[in-house]
Amino acid sequence: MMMMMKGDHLWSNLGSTMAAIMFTYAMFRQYFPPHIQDYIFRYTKKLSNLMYPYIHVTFDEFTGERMKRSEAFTAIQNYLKDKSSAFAKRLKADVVEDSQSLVLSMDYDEEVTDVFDGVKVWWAARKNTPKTQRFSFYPASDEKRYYILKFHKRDREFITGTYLLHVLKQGKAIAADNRQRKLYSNNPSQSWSGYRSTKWSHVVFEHPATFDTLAMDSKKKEEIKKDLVKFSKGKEYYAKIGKAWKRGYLLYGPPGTGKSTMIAAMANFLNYDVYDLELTTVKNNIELRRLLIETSNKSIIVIEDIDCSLDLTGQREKKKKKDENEEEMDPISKKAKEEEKRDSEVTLSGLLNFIDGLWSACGGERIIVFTTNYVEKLDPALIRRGRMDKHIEMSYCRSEAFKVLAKNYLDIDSHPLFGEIGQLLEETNMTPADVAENLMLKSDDDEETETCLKNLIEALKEARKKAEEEARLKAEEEEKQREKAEKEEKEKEKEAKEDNEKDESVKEDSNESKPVKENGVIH
Ligand SMILES: Nc1ncnc2c1ncn2[C@@H]1O[C@H](COP(=O)(O)OP(=O)(O)OP(=O)(O)O)[C@@H](O)[C@H]1O
Ligand SMILES: [Mg+2]
Repeated sequence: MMMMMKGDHLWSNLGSTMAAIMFTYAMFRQYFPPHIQDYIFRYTKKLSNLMYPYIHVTFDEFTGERMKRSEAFTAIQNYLKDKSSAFAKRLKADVVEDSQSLVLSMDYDEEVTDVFDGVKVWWAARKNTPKTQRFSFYPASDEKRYYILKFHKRDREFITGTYLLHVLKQGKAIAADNRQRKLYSNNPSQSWSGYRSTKWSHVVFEHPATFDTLAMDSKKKEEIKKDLVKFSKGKEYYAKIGKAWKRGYLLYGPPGTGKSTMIAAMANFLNYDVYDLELTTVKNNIELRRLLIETSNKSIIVIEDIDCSLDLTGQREKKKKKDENEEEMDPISKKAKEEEKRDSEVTLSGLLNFIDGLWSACGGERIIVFTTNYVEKLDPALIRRGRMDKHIEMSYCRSEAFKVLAKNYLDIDSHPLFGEIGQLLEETNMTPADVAENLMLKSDDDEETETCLKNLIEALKEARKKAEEEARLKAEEEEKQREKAEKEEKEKEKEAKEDNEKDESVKEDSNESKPVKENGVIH
């Protein structure tokens, strides 16, 4: 492909011809009545169309009723990046999001030409600034940026078919190569209005966790990696089986076992963005749906601590009963209760729709991850297979996981103390977070490594002692409860027996005093 600069003779000649036509038309307006002017205007336009054989296509930055950022605009921007920095005369420089490097792109009103398969096209960057000046904290927010593509009308079919597809594909590939992944979090809906407002804010995602640094059973780890690869390459497969291209993971386990770390490792492994959805700030199901629509492909949508996020657990029935009591409340408390409820009205069915409703299939390649510390508290409907395709238990650190942590933190593969530590870890429940805490080196000293391991052994022994003590206390408490229950049972039995005996004696007494009728004579 060959690139050339603007300044074609033909192009500038046509420009002057157009200006001449416009001037003549202005003259005619002065001397001819309106119906003649109309007639002349129509024919001048036809004539200029005949003389101007180029077609213009505009690509706006924001499109649609919702003013979504156009994918085509972004792809074109990426496609033109290299060409602009090599050929445009006026460039503008932007700092990319990591604040480390400068990116050059063509300035507004600048043009570059592109030749593809022998066909020449012209690209121009433009912006419209509204004429009415109004005060705004964000002065640039009303600017409308767009690209214009110009090509000869004889190439129409080639451009609209082959060339534009090539630009979009190339632009997306360039974006994927230079892509900085993002961590999005949802904005409260009060800030959703206005031109170019966004429902999600983002920062650059730079979490260092990978599957290599994740401490867990290696078989389990490989299985998850395989599952992720299968998913990311599964476009055709999902289309074939007629399912939306998405997958649900449920990560459960005690705090500090690596659920959030696992999500970061997944995102790094697949090169996906992360959408951290804070459900408690989502007011209702409609807002939830809008948020999902705004997420992009190749992303992981995360809802952490799903059990705490909302009343989505198996407690709904109880809640219903409680709500029925509201009927009896006085009007002021009822209103206060309603206000409280309005804070978040996302329901379980709203969330299920979010996961596998019809519209969840708009766009693909999305992974949905829920995390919880209490899997047993969740409503079975939320986590049934097919909805949450894979349930992954993140558990306490055992000897294999410890080796990964030792490699990460101390840079060692083996040590004479590993045996003892492994043994203790099998007998004690300690989270990887707590183990890692003990492996933090305070200096680069070689002896420091041994000190760390010894400290860990002490901590493990301490934890084991504590656990044994807790188990003993628990057993004692249970024994006490059992004895108490037994005593109560015995007392109940005794009382029942006494009551029975009393009843019997009352019956006997009443039988004795009852008059007996014999041969019609009452004795
Ligand atoms: N399996 C693990 N592998 C490597 N590091 C881990 C692992 N688990 C925990 N850690 C370390 O402990 C810290 C806390 O872990 P993380 O936040 O992933 O736990 P979590 O399970 O998400 O906890 P919570 O339930 O409280 O959200 C991490 O920063 C990480 O350094
Ligand atoms: Mg977490």
